[in-house]
Amino acid sequence: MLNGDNCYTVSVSAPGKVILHGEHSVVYGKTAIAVSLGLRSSIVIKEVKTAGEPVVYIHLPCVGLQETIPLNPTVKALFNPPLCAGVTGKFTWKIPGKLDHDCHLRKVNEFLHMMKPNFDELPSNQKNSLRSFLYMYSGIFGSTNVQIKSMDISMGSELTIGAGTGSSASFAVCLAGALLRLLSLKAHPAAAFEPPQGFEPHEREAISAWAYNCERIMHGAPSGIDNETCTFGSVVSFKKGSKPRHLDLRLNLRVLLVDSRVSRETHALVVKVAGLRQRNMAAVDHIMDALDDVAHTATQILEKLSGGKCPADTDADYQHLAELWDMNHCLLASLGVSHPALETIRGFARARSLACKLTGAGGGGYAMILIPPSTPRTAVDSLTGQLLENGFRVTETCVGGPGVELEM
Ligand SMILES: Nc1ncnc2c1ncn2[C@@H]1O[C@H](COP(=O)(O)OP(=O)(O)OP(=O)(O)O)[C@@H](O)[C@H]1O
Ligand SMILES: C[C@@](O)(CCO)CC(=O)[O-]
Repeated sequence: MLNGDNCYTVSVSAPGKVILHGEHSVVYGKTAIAVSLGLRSSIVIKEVKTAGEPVVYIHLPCVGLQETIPLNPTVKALFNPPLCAGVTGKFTWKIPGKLDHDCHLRKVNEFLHMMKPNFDELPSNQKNSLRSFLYMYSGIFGSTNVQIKSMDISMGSELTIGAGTGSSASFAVCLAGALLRLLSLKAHPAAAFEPPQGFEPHEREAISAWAYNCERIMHGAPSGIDNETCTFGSVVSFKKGSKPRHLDLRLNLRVLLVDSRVSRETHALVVKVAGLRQRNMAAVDHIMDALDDVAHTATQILEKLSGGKCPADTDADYQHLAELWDMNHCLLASLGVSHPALETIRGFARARSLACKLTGAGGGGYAMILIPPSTPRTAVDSLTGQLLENGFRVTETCVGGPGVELEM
């Protein structure tokens, strides 16, 4: 959108993600399936007129951050980012995978320390958000000739941060989507007078790749499944050592996302499973194989469900999927990664014949309850009431919906 002051406004949203199948077994080379979550983050970037030097105003209430960044020093320190060693030519925003990530990130860190001498004392979520913004802004705009202006950036999210529902990827995808669209509008001003178009597949590829670089800032060596799921939505299948594969399914599975309110550490749970395997190699490997089969069969059912089958088949498919969710949970429990709180949640769901599984690392965190379309509203309401009475947090939402979207 272009206003009378020749300033653009861009609004973008992106979903979070949950793991549907393949937790823990993915560590041992099996397939994992992630789906987009109905809870989304959103961003509004507005170019604004300012009297003095150009600045970026950043409002990130989810991490309690409000910051003003001067643009002239940013341009001087961070524009024209370097290419990876051995790659010739000039870096452009179209090839984020060829950016010398470590070198660019080091410059971003140096700049932040210079601009904010107390940078090290900030909470790590604020540090990561600031690093990510500067990294991406300078990476994308720093390889072009478009004229930069002051901007006001606001970001919100329905996701809980640090809970395994992909808030960092959702944040990074929103940021990349909005910056790339702003760049495209500024580079092709005539497009601002045409009806806004959603993101094209090639734009999504670039968004996901920039978000992946951001995920590297937050997580070191991520698999890429989160940025891919938050960008493309729907279902993403992943195996260690290969690129995540987006399955273009039209799904809208209703779920109750239940927060057990038990905090857990992913790393400790992964270590626990490794110990169990060390002592019981053959048995644990059979469980991993079973988890792999569950992931593959569930994918086939999701493919059927997305094909718009007749209602009778849909019921049978949901029943089969529910059976697989239960089996998946019990296999994970046999690896020692459930928790009494998760079992309580499952008990409440099973009393209403609904399937429930942990999602993510387990040991606490979230459980998901599948709500097939035929489930009576009263059953969902009474289950929600019981979960809330017992101190759990409950969100009714969908999985498998759209990825990054331009908000009109
Ligand atoms: N709405 C937001 N505003 C600003 N920063 C955000 C926002 N959402 C996420 N972040 C950034 O992402 C980081 C969260 O990453 P972290 O990996 O800990 O959690 P997660 O992505 O929710 O979990 P997981 O990766 O296990 O799914 C925060 O520390 C913050 O830097
Ligand atoms: C438990 C695990 O499989 C998923 C955690 O969300 C760990 C991992 O894949 O890194």
